[in-house]
Amino acid sequence: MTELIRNPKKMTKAINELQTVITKKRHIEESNISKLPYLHAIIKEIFKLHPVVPLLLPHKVEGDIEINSYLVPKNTPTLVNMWAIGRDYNLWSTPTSFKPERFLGSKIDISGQEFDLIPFGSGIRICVGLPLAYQMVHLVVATLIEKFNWEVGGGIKLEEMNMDEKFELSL
Ligand code: HEM
Repeated sequence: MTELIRNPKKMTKAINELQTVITKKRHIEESNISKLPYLHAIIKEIFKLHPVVPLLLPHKVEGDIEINSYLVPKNTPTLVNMWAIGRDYNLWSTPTSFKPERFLGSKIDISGQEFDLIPFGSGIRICVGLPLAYQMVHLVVATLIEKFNWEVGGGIKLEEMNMDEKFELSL
């Protein structure tokens, strides 16, 4: 929500899209979600910039492997830094800017097939809650966008909002 509040034009674009499926009397339903490409793009951009599980979950290497000429011995604990991947200049243009538009018409999704964006992990241990979580995040964010008027209080200017992050796990 903070990224959208800081980017009023993108917030308006999201509201306009939502108003094609939500009215004052009708709330968003699961069946509406597939008709909201800009909302999908917003959620992907959020998972890219602010992943919920920045280092995914720890894994252990099953056998000796070589990656980029480094030997990673069997049983080495490993972490995947999704936070850094989402901000990598080799993968994304202006990676730290909030730009949902980069995902419009893009094939990149969060199903674990595209290693540029793996907020739910990948492979055999991919998040089993992915389908539920993905639907819920869209429903909740859509409702928050559409049912409230968002603004920054306390006379704080949008460009002066503190977007510093703190490493912790919230459940
Ligand atoms: C936005 C919400 C969520 C995010 C971002 C998320 C992310 C993740 C990540 C990154 C992993 C580790 C994948 C890996 O090891 O590579 C994981 C594993 C897991 N998640 Fe989620 N998760 C979410 C919601 C949920 C929900 C709603 C459930 C259950 C209903 C769930 C259940 C699990 C379980 C059981 C695992 C362990 C899977 C395994 O090790 O085989 N998650 N999740």
